[in-house]
Amino acid sequence: MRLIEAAGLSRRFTTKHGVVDAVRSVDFTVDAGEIVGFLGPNGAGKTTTMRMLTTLLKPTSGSAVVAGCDLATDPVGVRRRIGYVSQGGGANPGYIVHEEIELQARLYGLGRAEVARRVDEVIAILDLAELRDRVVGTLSGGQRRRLDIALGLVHGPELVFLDEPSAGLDPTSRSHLWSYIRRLRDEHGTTVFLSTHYLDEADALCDRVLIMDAGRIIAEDSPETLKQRVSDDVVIVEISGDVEVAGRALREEAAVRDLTVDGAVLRFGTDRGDKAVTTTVRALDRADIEVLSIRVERPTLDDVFLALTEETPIAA
Ligand SMILES: Nc1ncnc2c1ncn2[C@@H]1O[C@H](COP(=O)(O)OP(=O)(O)OP(=O)(O)O)[C@@H](O)[C@H]1O
Repeated sequence: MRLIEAAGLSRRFTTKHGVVDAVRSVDFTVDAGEIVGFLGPNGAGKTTTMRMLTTLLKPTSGSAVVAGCDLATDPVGVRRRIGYVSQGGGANPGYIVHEEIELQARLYGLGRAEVARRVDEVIAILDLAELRDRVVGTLSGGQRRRLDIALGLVHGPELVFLDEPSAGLDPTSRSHLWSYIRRLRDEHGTTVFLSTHYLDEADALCDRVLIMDAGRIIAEDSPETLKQRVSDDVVIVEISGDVEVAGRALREEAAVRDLTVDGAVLRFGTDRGDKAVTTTVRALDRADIEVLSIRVERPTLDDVFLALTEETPIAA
């Protein structure tokens, strides 16, 4: 089932300095149960797209169906079915944690019993039980982010938009947050659409990423496929023995590309570095060459991002 279906979605801003085409005819879909990451340099149009999909901003043209409701004709239906956690979050620093969540639930028009049930549920999902009676303003950054997400989930949305969920968090809090987001999807079936500047976050968390640049989606695939598309795995092997002999033995292997030699270190590209380790060791063994060390360098999502976006001027 499709939870987002955007077609030709565009947004133009007209300012006194001129016209900015922030989002230019974007088409994409998100299926139920996916965690999809939205990446792109500053000013690419991610926030503008998210704001349109969450009904906070009207598209200039194009259309989208979000959680089964048409953005243009049923924005109230969209709002009821989605959660949106903005970058700053919306929690009131002077409130007690559980009161803030209850208030949010009441704002969605839930009845008394439903409010109590949902508050307990989101407190459990985001591990907030120990913080239940704390004043919001005293929470740490990571705890506060968990509360922000709880507020976005209290009405039980099937789709949640998270705008840079782990911005400003330390590595431990980020990795904890990732496990909460995974749990949301794995145990509660919530579909997650998140924007992030952390490529390791997209890699660790997302089934699929959309890369946006200058208002357009320039790539869309699983992190794994994008990495394979942008560059080979690189195998680096250090040997003891004759490098000429070693080089010849490796060149005979079909999967070895662009072999270079530097002292006793040979380096080559290949599709599947993990498989190449065994074939390399075997080939060198047959040639009576001792392998001192072997490692594989895999392209990262940073390599993908830079390769795809560096040629476009950043409109920050
Ligand atoms: N209200 C507005 N009025 C005029 N221009 C705007 C407005 N909102 C956004 N823009 C412009 O639209 C472009 C896209 O901005 P947007 O905030 O969507 O990018 P982004 O990808 O979310 O960037 P970041 O990663 O920095 O948050 C930018 O050039 C920005 O200056």
